[in-house]
Order: sequence, then C-alpha cells, then structure tokens
Amino acid sequence: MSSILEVRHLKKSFDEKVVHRDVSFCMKSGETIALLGNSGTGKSVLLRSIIGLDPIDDGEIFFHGKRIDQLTEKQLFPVRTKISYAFQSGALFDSISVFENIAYPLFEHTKLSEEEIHKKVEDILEIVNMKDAIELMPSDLSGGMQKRVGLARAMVLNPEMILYDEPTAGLDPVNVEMVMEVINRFKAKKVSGILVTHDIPVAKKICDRILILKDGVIGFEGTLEEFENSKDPFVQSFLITD
Ligand SMILES: Nc1ncnc2c1ncn2[C@@H]1O[C@H](COP(=O)(O)OP(=O)(O)OP(=O)(O)O)[C@@H](O)[C@H]1O
Repeated sequence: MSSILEVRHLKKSFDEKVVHRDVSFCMKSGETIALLGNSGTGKSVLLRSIIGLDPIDDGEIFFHGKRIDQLTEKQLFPVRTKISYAFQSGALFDSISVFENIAYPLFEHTKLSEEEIHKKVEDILEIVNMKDAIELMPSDLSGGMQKRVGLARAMVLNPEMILYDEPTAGLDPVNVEMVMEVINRFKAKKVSGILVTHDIPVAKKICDRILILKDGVIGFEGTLEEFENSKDPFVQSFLITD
C-alpha cells in the first residue's frame, strides 16, 4: 500500500492561540484512522487544514506525494473532489430536496447528463439505505437520516478519502450503528478515512489505527491493539469511556 496522505511538521495558530505545534503523520491508501483528542485539541482544525479550509502557518501536507498546502482555491478544486469532508451536522441545504442536495456536487464538478446524475444519486442512496427519501426535504428527516444523506453527498464524487467530523455525535444507538455500517461500506470500497470522534467504541469498530492529539502534537499513534494495551495513563484515559 502506498502513502495517500502525509502531514509533516504542521503548525497552526489563531492569533495567540497555538493549536498545532508540530503535527506529523502518514496514512496508507485504503486505511481508516481515528483522530482522537480532548475537546479543543484541534481535531476539526486539522481536518479543515488538510483540505485547505484552515490555511496552515508552517509544515507540509502531501496527497499522493504532491504538496497540497500551498495551492490556490482554484488548484484545490480537484483535490476537494478526491478528499471529501463530511460535515458534523450533515450540512444539508434546507430549501432543496435530498436528490438536489446529493446531485449538487455532480452538477458542479462533472459533465454527467441529468439521467446519469439521477442514476448516481439513486445508487449512492442505496448504499446509505435512504433510497425512499430521494424526494424528501431535509426537514422531513431525522438527525440520523440527515447524517446519512450528508455521508452520501460526501461520497458522490467517488473520493479517495473522506474526512468524517464526528459522524455519530448526538445520535441514538440505532442510528450510530447505521452510520457505522455506511462508513464500513465506504471502507470496503477502499475509500481511506480520517474519523474524528469522541466515541471510542465506534473508533475501535471502524478504524485500523488510532492517533491522539495532545498539546499540539500527535501524543499517541498505534494500532488498535497498541491503543488498548498502552500503559500510558493519558492513552488509558480514553479507554475508560469504553
Ligand atoms: N476560526 C477560528 N478562529 C479562532 N479560533 C479557532 C477557529 N477555529 C478553531 N479555533 C480554535 O482552535 C481550537 C481547536 O478547535 P477544534 O474545533 O479543532 O477542536 P476539536 O478538537 O475539534 O474540539 P471538539 O472535540 O470540542 O470538537 C479551539 O480552541 C478553537 O476555539
């Protein structure tokens, strides 16, 4: 497996507030990693920096060996079709239907015909078990359904990597299971992922590796086994919630 993403010595501050002092890690193609850390340690900022929404102060980010941290908005356009960001809320447009929400990136980024777009939206809704919702409005959907439609939209351009920002936050256990199932389906399609979560059982069920942000650096990096067997009290504090 080759490296799909590499972050080297990333630094990021907001005015006096230092968020990332020196963050480095590497991901293999097809891998899904969990990004853990206490509240405010910069998990979401790191995801946003990877796709250029929060420009970094120093360091380097490589996607398939090519630097992406210095690209202009226009140059980032194709990168953002390959690395997709699944917003915490689902971030659906309220005034348009489920079909239109998912079709939107296809109209924006592809030259597919309306018929092809319709087929693609149906196919992706099938994967997230939401085919019957195609004509509904976001307000007709529960929070869990909205998240699954948000995941469908994140997947519709066939990205190589999805950045999941707390995809199960605020969901009841049934919807947590459904969202996990969806992410596992994407994983089975060899889509790489970074999963930001506070839900350790979810991280353990979905991810191949665990990274924990602490004081502006990666404070722990290891396999699930290394995570569970760590003697480091800081790492163990994440397992107590299990
Ligand atoms: N646009 C911004 N301007 C100023 N400060 C910001 C901005 N975005 C994030 N921050 C700060 O950066 C820090 C990291 O925020 P971030 O949202 O990445 O944390 P997090 O680890 O995802 O937290 P949580 O687990 O609570 O979601 C916080 O102190 C936050 O207030």
